[in-house]
Formats: sequence, structure tokens, C-alpha cells
Amino acid sequence: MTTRLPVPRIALTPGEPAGIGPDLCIQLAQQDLPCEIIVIASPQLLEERAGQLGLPLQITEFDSAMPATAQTAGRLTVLPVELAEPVRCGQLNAANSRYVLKTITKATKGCMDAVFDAMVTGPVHKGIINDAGLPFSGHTEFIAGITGGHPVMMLATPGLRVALATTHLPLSEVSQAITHTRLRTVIRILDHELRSRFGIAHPKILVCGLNPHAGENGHLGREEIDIIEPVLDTFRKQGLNLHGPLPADTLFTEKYLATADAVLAMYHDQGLPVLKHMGFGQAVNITLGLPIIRTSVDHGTALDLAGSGKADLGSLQFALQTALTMATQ
Ligand SMILES: NC(=O)c1ccc[n+]([C@@H]2O[C@H](COP(=O)([O-])OP(=O)(O)OC[C@H]3O[C@@H](n4cnc5c(N)ncnc54)[C@H](O)[C@@H]3O)[C@@H](O)[C@H]2O)c1
Ligand SMILES: N[C@H](C(=O)O)[C@H](O)COP(=O)(O)O
Repeated sequence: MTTRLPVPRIALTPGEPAGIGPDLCIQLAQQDLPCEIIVIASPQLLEERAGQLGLPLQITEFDSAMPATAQTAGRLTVLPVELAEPVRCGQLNAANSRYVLKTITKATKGCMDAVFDAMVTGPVHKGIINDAGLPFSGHTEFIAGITGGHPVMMLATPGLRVALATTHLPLSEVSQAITHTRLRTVIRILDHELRSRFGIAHPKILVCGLNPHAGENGHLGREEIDIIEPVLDTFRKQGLNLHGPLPADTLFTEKYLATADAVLAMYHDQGLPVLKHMGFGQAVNITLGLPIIRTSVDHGTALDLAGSGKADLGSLQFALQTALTMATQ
């Protein structure tokens, strides 16, 4: 007798309604998939956008009491959330910012309550959420505010994983944020999840310095000597396979990357431009350190492309595939 495994149920938030998130959800819905996708959004928005794109879409309202069924092309299961105001492609409207946060909150709580096996997020516009007077610096921090845990942002593309010691911080605040406590927490989570979620027995992690040339022996900054090296030394004594602090400009070369499982960058734009240069459109953003599985696209709202049919589905597909792998391993 064979036992059929349950179909994974994945929550999908389209993000900013005036951006390409709704387009991508509709494009994704044109495929048969080995999981159930529950889009948390306004059904009216999705129907209007499908009309603009000229794509078929039959919407069914989500009923959590029903067993999960695999996604079939042209259909979509939706957990409805009402918009505050109608949406025009490419035009941000702060009145709809609470709607955006509500969709993410529902997905997060649904994962916490085991209604969903994982959540995948489309791109939000952080600025318009802030313009609405709502504190928000990114999904990563917002979701962790609901679930608890210290979130660690890691982007991955075939051949490279980059995790960040700090996430959405003004550059002027980064140095202060690189503390012994933060680095210890981030490295512990990164090492642990590379083992537990990605099946890497003894992960080799390359750690960037903060300053040019990793501080040039203290002549170009002391964070490496005072903070990064002592933390790495402590973990090395415990058997972790950590290398650094290395100058970030030369760390990102083949000689170093060839044998590495992940790079830990000290701040957002130290690590992510390299990863996006290598894999934009084929990369995923994964939040480590949470009690739930959350992945996301590697791109933003692309307001210029909303409703045009030109948005590339690659990163959303990769994000979904990664969430599925993590949920079913
Ligand atoms: N996952 C997220 O929520 C996320 C990620 C990155 C940026 N953002 C936000 O998005 C907003 C806009 O950011 P940005 O302009 O720096 O980046 P962006 O990714 O929106 O756009 C950069 C360029 O890439 C193009 N592009 C982006 N996604 C594409 C796709 N799927 N297919 C084809 N072309 C695509 C755009 O047309 C644009 O030319 C900001 O508010 C930023 O914070 C959100
Ligand atoms: N740092 C992400 C990137 O550049 O792709 C992006 O801002 C999204 O972050 P959140 O997943 O925290 O919203």
C-alpha cells in the first residue's frame, strides 16, 4: 500500500498592489503546481489585473476546513482582504498600506497556526508604508515582530548564499549595530540553519570585515579587531568552520567562493549587489531564525512594469520552490 503525502499549502502575499506582485501571482496561477497556493489579497484586484494581462483566472475563496488540493492552471484560491481604495497600476497609494500589512500578518499567523506550511512574499514598497505613518523597515523585521526570534536575512542563488549581519539600517547606524551579541546570534542561527534546513554537515562560512580591506590592521577601522575577530575565535574553538574577517572586495572572488557554503556580509549593500549581479531573477530571499518558513522574491515592486505583462516570474518560482523544499524535507 502506498501512502499519499499531503499536498503542501503555501500562503502567497502579492505585496504592493500597484506593483508587479499581483501580476506575478496571476502568471504563477497559469501553471499546474505540486502544492496548493493560497493568495492573500483582494479578489477584485486580482480579477482586474488578470483582465489587464489578458490571462484567465477563476477564483475560489479559501476554506481552511477543506483538504489542500494541488494548484491547477487558470484557477486560484484566495483568502480575501479588502483594499481601502481602488488600485491603479504603478501608482502608489498610502491608503492601501494597511491592506499590505494585513496580508502579511494573515500569512504569518496562518503559518504559526499551521494552517499554512510556509509563506512566500511578493514585493512591498517600504516607503509608501512609512508614508502612511506605519513603522516598517521590511518583511524580515515585520514578520519577526509577530513570530518572535532574531531574523537573519539570507539571499541565495545557485552557487552563492549571502546572509547579512544587519538588515534594513541606514549606513550611518551600521557600525554601532555590529556588536558581539548581534554577531554571536547571527552566526549561531546561520550555522545552525545551514545544517538543519539545508543539510550541510559542517558549513564553511566566509565572514566579511566591515571596513575597507577588513580594517587594514586597525588603520582603517577597529570593528574587525575589537568585535568580529573575537566572536569568530570563540566559535572556532567550538568547532565552527568560520573564515575571516576577510576584505569584502576580494572575498567575492572564485578562489574563496568555490569552497564556501555561505558568506556573512556585515550590511545590506555589502552583500546583496554581488548576489543580485550573479543571480537577479533566479534568487530567493529566505528569513532564517524564525519558527516558520518564509521566502521571498529577490526584486522590488517594479512599478514601471505593473500590468504590462513584462514582469519576469523567475524569482517568484524560485522562492516557491525553495519554500516547498524547506517545507517537505
Ligand atoms: N521583497 C521585497 O519586498 C522587496 C525587495 C527589493 C526591493 N523592494 C522594494 O521595492 C521598491 C522598488 O525598489 P527598486 O526600484 O530598487 O527595485 P525593483 O526591483 O523594483 O526594480 C529595479 C529594476 O528591476 C526591474 N525589475 C524588478 N523586478 C522585475 C521582474 N520581476 N521582472 C522584470 N524586471 C524587474 C524593474 O523594472 C527596475 O528596472 C522599494 O520600495 C524597495 O524597498 C522590495
Ligand atoms: N533586502 C531585500 C532585497 O534587497 O531583496 C528587500 O529589501 C526585501 O526585504 P524584506 O524581505 O525584509 O522585505
